Amino acid sequence: MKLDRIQIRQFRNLTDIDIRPASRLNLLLGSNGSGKSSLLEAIHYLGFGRSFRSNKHQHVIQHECDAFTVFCQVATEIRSGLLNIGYQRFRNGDSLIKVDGEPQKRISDLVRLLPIQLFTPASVEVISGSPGLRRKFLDWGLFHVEPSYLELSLRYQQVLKQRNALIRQGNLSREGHYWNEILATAGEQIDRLRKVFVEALEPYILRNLSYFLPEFCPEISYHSGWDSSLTLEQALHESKQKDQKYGFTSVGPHKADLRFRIKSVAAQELLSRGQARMLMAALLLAQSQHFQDTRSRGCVFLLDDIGAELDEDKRQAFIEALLNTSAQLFVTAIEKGQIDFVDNYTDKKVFHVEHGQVKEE
Ligand SMILES: Nc1ncnc2c1ncn2[C@@H]1O[C@H](COP(=O)(O)OP(=O)(O)OP(=O)(O)O)[C@@H](O)[C@H]1O
Repeated sequence: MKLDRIQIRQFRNLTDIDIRPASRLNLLLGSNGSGKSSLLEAIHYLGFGRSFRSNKHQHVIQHECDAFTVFCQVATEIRSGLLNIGYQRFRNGDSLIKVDGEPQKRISDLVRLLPIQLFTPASVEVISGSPGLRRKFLDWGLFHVEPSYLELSLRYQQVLKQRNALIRQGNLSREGHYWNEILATAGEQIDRLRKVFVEALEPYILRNLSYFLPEFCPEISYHSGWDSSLTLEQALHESKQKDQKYGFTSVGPHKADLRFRIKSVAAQELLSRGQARMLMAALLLAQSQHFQDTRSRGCVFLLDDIGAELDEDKRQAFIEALLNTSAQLFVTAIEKGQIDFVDNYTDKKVFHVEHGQVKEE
């Protein structure tokens, strides 16, 4: 997949942008506050329906404006010709998604068309932060490679909500059996898909780590979110009292985790911040490689502030490995010196970002 043309209106300090990116490597150069990350953030909206810097849509709409718009023309492997994709978000919370002029009901309709990945200074939180971030990492891959995964997750979330409502109403003992059974069926399916996915992803991660973090060999393990000696239905039954005490369902795939251990110690306890970044780079690269191999599609990869994130040799290796997957890259840096090695690449464009204006070199 390649973004062939990107138009952005009234998004942070980007008033009216219209660029035609290169199909492989795009460098966005500019000083602090010029609008580089905002450009990535606007593209990110198409692949996730949200920002990676703010959870309030209103904050990214340009001051004094009612809405922002991101429009792009996409060359995709899933059909011939260019796909026209538009996303508009209004200050009152409404949004409008259009694919080839047709309004779409769900953001997932858009997300499925645009596999977008992101590496920013905050990505390292996937390693050091809560299990929810690691589940999101896994779910990105599953959503894009396993067609049934979205519906399954939505079903699970719905039933989970029902069970939690029963807990709060004090009705779990009376009606719990029925909901436990449905929740367990969906939950076990999610668990199976995740286990297969982790097993498939692991060789890619380990191969990348042998370069990015050769001094360590982390063990990777997926934890289902309940006692592995029990079925989920049994675990739900056994957790009844605890769930009633705390007011929510304490076992299930919504409590799963992907753990990285080095010499039996949690990786986040042992790795420096720079090393954790390497681990994160290896993980994201693995997602792109696995996605490419299983779906024969490349993704759009956004790399924000690459200079601050990785040493020069790792920066180069990361970008090279991503380009080997046929991903289209958008890389921001304050100055060209941070990524001088890109002079060797041919299919690239350099864009200068200054006070919200973007000019191709
Ligand atoms: N809603 C908004 N409306 C207008 N301008 C905004 C809005 N939100 C942020 N800005 C401005 O837009 C600019 C966004 O800069 P951005 O974060 O994209 O910079 P950057 O080039 O990535 O810088 P850095 O290298 O410091 O990360 C900033 O100058 C910020 O003050």
